Amino acid sequence: MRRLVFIINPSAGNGRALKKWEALQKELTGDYQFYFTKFPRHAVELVQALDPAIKTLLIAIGGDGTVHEVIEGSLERPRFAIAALSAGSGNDFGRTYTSVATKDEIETLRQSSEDNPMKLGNLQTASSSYIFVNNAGFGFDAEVVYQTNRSLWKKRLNRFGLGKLAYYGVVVKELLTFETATIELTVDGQAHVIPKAWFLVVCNQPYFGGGMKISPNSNPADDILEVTVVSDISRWKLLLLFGTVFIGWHTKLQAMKQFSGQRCQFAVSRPMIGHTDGEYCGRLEASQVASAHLLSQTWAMPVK
Ligand SMILES: Nc1ncnc2c1ncn2[C@@H]1O[C@H](COP(=O)(O)OP(=O)(O)OP(=O)(O)O)[C@@H](O)[C@H]1O
Repeated sequence: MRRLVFIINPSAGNGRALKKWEALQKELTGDYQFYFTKFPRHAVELVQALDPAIKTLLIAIGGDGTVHEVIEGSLERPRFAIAALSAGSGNDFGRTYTSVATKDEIETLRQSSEDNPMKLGNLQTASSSYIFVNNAGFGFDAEVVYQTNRSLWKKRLNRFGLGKLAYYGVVVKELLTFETATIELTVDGQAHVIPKAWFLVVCNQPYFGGGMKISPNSNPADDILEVTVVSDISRWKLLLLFGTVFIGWHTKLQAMKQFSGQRCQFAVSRPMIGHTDGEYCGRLEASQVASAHLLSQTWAMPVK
Protein backbone atom coordinates (compact mmCIF):
# COMPACT_ATOMS: atom_id res chain seq x y z
CA MET A 1 0.00 0.00 0.00
CA ARG A 2 1.23 3.50 -0.80
CA ARG A 3 2.03 6.22 1.73
CA LEU A 4 -0.78 8.80 1.57
CA VAL A 5 0.14 12.51 1.62
CA PHE A 6 -2.21 15.49 1.25
CA ILE A 7 -0.92 18.91 0.16
CA ILE A 8 -3.58 21.55 0.84
CA ASN A 9 -3.57 25.16 -0.37
CA PRO A 10 -5.94 26.71 2.22
CA SER A 11 -6.33 29.88 0.13
CA ALA A 12 -7.39 28.09 -3.08
CA GLY A 13 -10.94 28.61 -4.28
CA ASN A 14 -11.30 31.46 -1.78
CA GLY A 15 -11.11 29.03 1.16
CA ARG A 16 -13.05 26.19 -0.52
CA ALA A 17 -9.99 23.92 -0.42
CA LEU A 18 -9.74 24.30 3.36
CA LYS A 19 -13.45 23.54 3.83
CA LYS A 20 -13.20 20.44 1.60
CA TRP A 21 -10.15 19.24 3.54
CA GLU A 22 -11.86 19.74 6.92
CA ALA A 23 -14.86 17.71 5.74
CA LEU A 24 -12.66 14.96 4.28
CA GLN A 25 -10.40 14.74 7.31
CA LYS A 26 -13.39 13.81 9.52
CA GLU A 27 -13.90 10.71 7.32
CA LEU A 28 -10.28 9.59 7.01
CA THR A 29 -9.02 6.53 8.88
CA GLY A 30 -5.58 4.92 8.86
CA ASP A 31 -2.21 6.58 8.37
CA TYR A 32 -1.73 9.70 6.34
CA GLN A 33 0.30 12.92 6.37
CA PHE A 34 -0.96 16.38 5.53
CA TYR A 35 0.69 19.74 4.90
CA PHE A 36 -0.74 23.22 4.34
CA THR A 37 0.98 25.50 1.83
CA LYS A 38 1.88 28.86 3.33
CA PHE A 39 3.12 30.79 0.28
CA PRO A 40 3.43 30.46 -3.52
CA ARG A 41 5.67 27.55 -4.55
CA HIS A 42 5.64 26.10 -1.03
CA ALA A 43 4.02 22.91 -2.41
CA VAL A 44 7.15 22.27 -4.54
CA GLU A 45 9.32 22.43 -1.39
CA LEU A 46 6.94 20.28 0.67
CA VAL A 47 6.94 17.49 -1.93
CA GLN A 48 10.72 17.66 -2.40
CA ALA A 49 11.18 17.24 1.36
CA LEU A 50 9.37 13.84 1.36
CA ASP A 51 11.46 10.66 1.29
CA PRO A 52 11.59 9.76 -2.44
CA ALA A 53 12.22 6.07 -1.75
CA ILE A 54 8.69 5.45 -0.41
CA LYS A 55 5.91 4.68 -2.86
CA THR A 56 3.51 7.59 -2.35
CA LEU A 57 0.07 8.79 -3.42
CA LEU A 58 0.00 12.59 -3.32
CA ILE A 59 -3.39 14.28 -3.27
CA ALA A 60 -3.23 17.99 -4.17
CA ILE A 61 -6.20 19.90 -2.69
CA GLY A 62 -6.64 23.22 -4.48
CA GLY A 63 -6.77 24.53 -8.03
CA ASP A 64 -4.49 24.11 -11.04
CA GLY A 65 -1.75 26.26 -9.46
CA THR A 66 -1.46 23.86 -6.53
CA VAL A 67 -1.52 20.72 -8.69
CA HIS A 68 1.13 22.22 -10.96
CA GLU A 69 3.42 22.81 -7.95
CA VAL A 70 2.88 19.28 -6.57
CA ILE A 71 3.78 17.80 -9.97
CA GLU A 72 6.82 20.06 -10.27
CA GLY A 73 7.98 18.90 -6.82
CA SER A 74 7.62 15.23 -7.83
CA LEU A 75 9.86 15.40 -10.91
CA GLU A 76 12.76 12.92 -10.56
CA ARG A 77 10.61 11.03 -8.01
CA PRO A 78 9.20 8.09 -10.00
CA ARG A 79 7.67 6.49 -6.89
CA PHE A 80 5.29 9.45 -6.41
CA ALA A 81 1.86 9.45 -8.12
CA ILE A 82 -0.40 12.53 -8.15
CA ALA A 83 -4.17 12.98 -8.12
CA ALA A 84 -6.23 16.12 -7.46
CA LEU A 85 -9.09 16.97 -5.19
CA SER A 86 -10.33 19.97 -7.16
CA ALA A 87 -11.13 22.99 -5.02
CA GLY A 88 -9.80 26.00 -6.92
CA SER A 89 -11.37 28.50 -9.26
CA GLY A 90 -10.27 26.85 -12.54
CA ASN A 91 -9.71 23.11 -12.00
CA ASP A 92 -8.81 22.21 -15.59
CA PHE A 93 -6.46 19.54 -14.25
CA GLY A 94 -9.36 17.57 -12.76
CA ARG A 95 -11.20 17.55 -16.11
CA THR A 96 -8.53 15.43 -17.82
CA TYR A 97 -6.39 13.80 -15.17
CA THR A 98 -7.28 11.61 -12.19
CA SER A 99 -9.28 13.47 -9.58
CA VAL A 100 -10.92 12.27 -6.39
CA ALA A 101 -13.79 13.54 -4.28
CA THR A 102 -14.37 10.95 -1.56
CA LYS A 103 -12.45 8.97 1.03
CA ASP A 104 -13.34 5.71 -0.77
CA GLU A 105 -11.91 6.91 -4.09
CA ILE A 106 -8.70 7.90 -2.31
CA GLU A 107 -8.51 4.53 -0.58
CA THR A 108 -8.95 2.69 -3.92
CA LEU A 109 -6.10 4.67 -5.49
CA ARG A 110 -3.95 4.07 -2.44
CA GLN A 111 -4.37 0.29 -2.70
CA SER A 112 -3.71 0.14 -6.46
CA SER A 113 -0.24 0.49 -7.91
CA GLU A 114 -1.27 1.13 -11.50
CA ASP A 115 0.07 4.45 -12.83
CA ASN A 116 0.27 6.00 -16.28
CA PRO A 117 3.20 8.18 -17.37
CA MET A 118 2.01 11.70 -18.34
CA LYS A 119 3.91 14.18 -20.47
CA LEU A 120 4.95 17.68 -19.40
CA GLY A 121 5.47 20.72 -21.56
CA ASN A 122 8.47 23.00 -21.37
CA LEU A 123 8.30 26.70 -22.29
CA GLN A 124 11.56 28.54 -22.88
CA THR A 125 11.81 32.31 -23.07
CA ALA A 126 14.92 34.48 -23.42
CA SER A 127 15.33 34.60 -19.63
CA SER A 128 13.71 31.45 -18.17
CA SER A 129 12.45 27.93 -18.57
CA TYR A 130 9.06 26.79 -17.22
CA ILE A 131 7.18 23.52 -17.12
CA PHE A 132 3.48 23.26 -17.87
CA VAL A 133 1.07 20.43 -17.18
CA ASN A 134 -1.98 21.89 -18.96
CA ASN A 135 -0.95 24.79 -21.21
CA ALA A 136 1.22 27.85 -21.74
CA GLY A 137 0.10 30.97 -23.55
CA PHE A 138 0.68 34.61 -24.41
CA GLY A 139 -1.72 37.47 -25.11
CA PHE A 140 -5.31 38.23 -24.17
CA ASP A 141 -6.04 35.38 -21.75
CA ALA A 142 -2.70 35.76 -19.94
CA GLU A 143 -3.34 39.51 -19.62
CA VAL A 144 -6.78 38.81 -18.09
CA VAL A 145 -5.30 36.36 -15.54
CA TYR A 146 -2.51 38.80 -14.68
CA GLN A 147 -4.76 41.84 -14.29
CA THR A 148 -7.38 39.90 -12.29
CA ASN A 149 -4.84 38.53 -9.81
CA ARG A 150 -3.40 42.03 -9.27
CA SER A 151 -6.81 43.65 -8.98
CA LEU A 152 -7.74 45.03 -5.57
CA TRP A 153 -11.35 44.37 -6.54
CA LYS A 154 -10.67 40.60 -6.60
CA LYS A 155 -9.57 40.72 -2.94
CA ARG A 156 -12.51 42.94 -1.93
CA LEU A 157 -15.13 40.91 -3.83
CA ASN A 158 -13.64 37.59 -2.66
CA ARG A 159 -14.73 38.49 0.87
CA PHE A 160 -18.32 38.14 -0.36
CA GLY A 161 -17.58 35.11 -2.57
CA LEU A 162 -17.90 37.32 -5.68
CA GLY A 163 -14.28 37.14 -6.94
CA LYS A 164 -15.52 36.04 -10.40
CA LEU A 165 -17.03 39.52 -10.88
CA ALA A 166 -13.52 41.01 -10.84
CA TYR A 167 -12.55 38.51 -13.55
CA TYR A 168 -15.53 39.49 -15.76
CA GLY A 169 -14.72 43.18 -15.21
CA VAL A 170 -11.16 42.64 -16.45
CA VAL A 171 -12.41 40.61 -19.46
CA VAL A 172 -14.62 43.54 -20.52
CA LYS A 173 -11.84 46.10 -19.94
CA GLU A 174 -9.35 44.05 -21.97
CA LEU A 175 -11.91 43.42 -24.72
CA LEU A 176 -12.19 47.18 -25.12
CA THR A 177 -8.49 48.04 -24.91
CA PHE A 178 -6.36 45.01 -25.88
CA GLU A 179 -4.07 45.58 -28.89
CA THR A 180 -3.51 42.59 -31.14
CA ALA A 181 -0.07 41.61 -32.52
CA THR A 182 1.43 39.76 -35.44
CA ILE A 183 2.68 36.34 -34.36
CA GLU A 184 5.42 34.54 -36.26
CA LEU A 185 4.96 30.88 -35.47
CA THR A 186 7.02 27.87 -36.58
CA VAL A 187 5.69 24.37 -35.85
CA ASP A 188 8.01 21.47 -36.70
CA GLY A 189 9.83 23.65 -39.24
CA GLN A 190 6.68 25.01 -40.95
CA ALA A 191 6.50 28.82 -40.70
CA HIS A 192 3.25 30.81 -40.35
CA VAL A 193 2.73 34.57 -40.04
CA ILE A 194 -0.52 35.40 -38.25
CA PRO A 195 -1.52 39.10 -38.14
CA LYS A 196 -4.02 40.62 -35.68
CA ALA A 197 -3.55 37.82 -33.14
CA TRP A 198 -5.31 38.02 -29.76
CA PHE A 199 -3.56 35.09 -28.14
CA LEU A 200 -1.55 31.94 -28.66
CA VAL A 201 -1.84 28.92 -26.39
CA VAL A 202 0.24 25.72 -26.48
CA CYS A 203 -1.82 22.83 -25.07
CA ASN A 204 -0.89 19.49 -23.56
CA GLN A 205 -4.52 18.72 -22.62
CA PRO A 206 -7.88 19.91 -24.04
CA TYR A 207 -9.08 22.37 -21.37
CA PHE A 208 -8.02 25.88 -20.45
CA GLY A 209 -9.40 28.91 -18.65
CA GLY A 210 -11.60 26.88 -16.29
CA GLY A 211 -13.52 24.46 -18.53
CA MET A 212 -13.07 25.78 -22.07
CA LYS A 213 -12.31 22.82 -24.34
CA ILE A 214 -10.08 24.91 -26.57
CA SER A 215 -7.87 22.11 -27.88
CA PRO A 216 -10.08 19.00 -28.23
CA ASN A 217 -7.33 16.91 -29.87
CA SER A 218 -4.75 17.39 -27.14
CA ASN A 219 -3.76 14.24 -25.27
CA PRO A 220 -1.25 14.46 -22.39
CA ALA A 221 -0.15 10.87 -22.96
CA ASP A 222 0.99 11.42 -26.58
CA ASP A 223 4.13 13.05 -28.01
CA ILE A 224 2.40 15.99 -29.67
CA LEU A 225 1.58 19.54 -28.56
CA GLU A 226 -1.27 21.54 -30.08
CA VAL A 227 -0.97 25.28 -30.72
CA THR A 228 -4.09 27.44 -31.01
CA VAL A 229 -3.96 31.04 -32.25
CA VAL A 230 -7.02 33.29 -32.26
CA SER A 231 -6.70 36.16 -34.72
CA ASP A 232 -8.51 38.61 -36.96
CA ILE A 233 -11.78 38.73 -35.04
CA SER A 234 -13.70 41.73 -33.75
CA ARG A 235 -13.80 42.48 -30.03
CA TRP A 236 -17.40 41.38 -29.53
CA LYS A 237 -17.14 38.30 -31.73
CA LEU A 238 -14.24 37.23 -29.51
CA LEU A 239 -16.57 37.30 -26.53
CA LEU A 240 -19.04 35.10 -28.46
CA LEU A 241 -16.17 32.79 -29.41
CA PHE A 242 -15.38 32.20 -25.73
CA GLY A 243 -19.02 31.16 -25.38
CA THR A 244 -18.78 28.61 -28.24
CA VAL A 245 -15.61 27.08 -26.78
CA PHE A 246 -17.66 25.50 -23.97
CA ILE A 247 -19.76 23.60 -26.52
CA GLY A 248 -16.89 22.87 -28.94
CA TRP A 249 -18.11 24.84 -32.01
CA HIS A 250 -15.08 27.13 -32.07
CA THR A 251 -12.88 24.74 -34.06
CA LYS A 252 -15.00 25.53 -37.13
CA LEU A 253 -14.39 29.29 -36.88
CA GLN A 254 -11.89 30.92 -39.24
CA ALA A 255 -10.51 33.05 -36.43
CA MET A 256 -9.26 29.90 -34.68
CA LYS A 257 -6.11 28.42 -36.20
CA GLN A 258 -4.82 25.12 -34.83
CA PHE A 259 -1.47 23.46 -35.44
CA SER A 260 0.15 20.38 -33.95
CA GLY A 261 3.71 19.16 -33.70
CA GLN A 262 6.55 18.27 -31.40
CA ARG A 263 8.25 21.65 -31.20
CA CYS A 264 7.12 25.22 -31.81
CA GLN A 265 8.77 28.63 -31.77
CA PHE A 266 7.07 31.99 -31.79
CA ALA A 267 7.71 35.72 -31.66
CA VAL A 268 5.28 38.62 -31.19
CA SER A 269 5.34 42.09 -32.76
CA ARG A 270 4.49 43.82 -29.45
CA PRO A 271 5.19 42.78 -25.84
CA MET A 272 2.74 40.19 -24.49
CA ILE A 273 2.20 38.77 -21.00
CA GLY A 274 2.51 34.99 -20.59
CA HIS A 275 1.15 32.26 -18.33
CA THR A 276 1.90 28.61 -17.63
CA ASP A 277 -1.06 26.67 -16.21
CA GLY A 278 -2.84 29.96 -15.51
CA GLU A 279 -0.01 31.53 -13.46
CA TYR A 280 1.91 34.59 -14.69
CA CYS A 281 5.29 33.70 -16.25
CA GLY A 282 6.70 37.02 -17.43
CA ARG A 283 6.55 39.11 -20.58
CA LEU A 284 7.64 38.23 -24.09
CA GLU A 285 9.21 41.36 -25.56
CA ALA A 286 8.69 42.30 -29.20
CA SER A 287 10.72 40.04 -31.52
CA GLN A 288 12.11 37.87 -28.69
CA VAL A 289 11.69 34.19 -29.51
CA ALA A 290 10.01 31.70 -27.16
CA SER A 291 9.74 27.97 -27.76
CA ALA A 292 7.78 25.01 -26.42
CA HIS A 293 8.23 21.25 -26.57
CA LEU A 294 7.45 18.16 -24.49
CA LEU A 295 10.00 16.93 -21.95
CA SER A 296 11.19 13.35 -21.97
CA GLN A 297 10.55 13.39 -18.21
CA THR A 298 7.04 12.30 -17.15
CA TRP A 299 4.94 12.33 -13.97
CA ALA A 300 2.90 9.40 -12.70
CA MET A 301 -0.90 9.59 -12.78
CA PRO A 302 -2.66 6.91 -10.71
CA VAL A 303 -5.27 5.04 -12.75
CA LYS A 304 -8.77 5.23 -11.30
N1 LIG B 1 -1.10 29.99 1.80
C1 LIG B 1 -1.11 30.57 0.59
N2 LIG B 1 -1.51 31.86 0.46
C2 LIG B 1 -1.57 32.46 -0.74
N3 LIG B 1 -1.24 31.84 -1.91
C3 LIG B 1 -0.87 30.56 -1.85
C4 LIG B 1 -0.78 29.86 -0.60
N4 LIG B 1 -0.38 28.60 -0.85
C5 LIG B 1 -0.21 28.52 -2.19
N5 LIG B 1 -0.49 29.68 -2.79
C6 LIG B 1 -0.48 30.02 -4.24
O1 LIG B 1 -1.84 30.15 -4.68
C7 LIG B 1 -1.82 30.00 -6.11
C8 LIG B 1 -3.21 29.72 -6.64
O2 LIG B 1 -3.62 28.46 -6.21
P1 LIG B 1 -4.66 27.56 -7.00
O3 LIG B 1 -4.54 27.75 -8.47
O4 LIG B 1 -4.52 26.18 -6.46
O5 LIG B 1 -6.04 28.11 -6.48
P2 LIG B 1 -7.15 28.98 -7.21
O6 LIG B 1 -8.15 29.39 -6.20
O7 LIG B 1 -7.67 28.24 -8.40
O8 LIG B 1 -6.32 30.21 -7.63
P3 LIG B 1 -6.68 31.32 -8.66
O9 LIG B 1 -7.92 32.02 -8.16
O10 LIG B 1 -5.43 32.16 -8.66
O11 LIG B 1 -6.91 30.62 -9.97
C9 LIG B 1 -0.81 28.90 -6.34
O12 LIG B 1 -0.09 29.13 -7.53
C10 LIG B 1 0.09 28.93 -5.10
O13 LIG B 1 1.42 29.28 -5.43
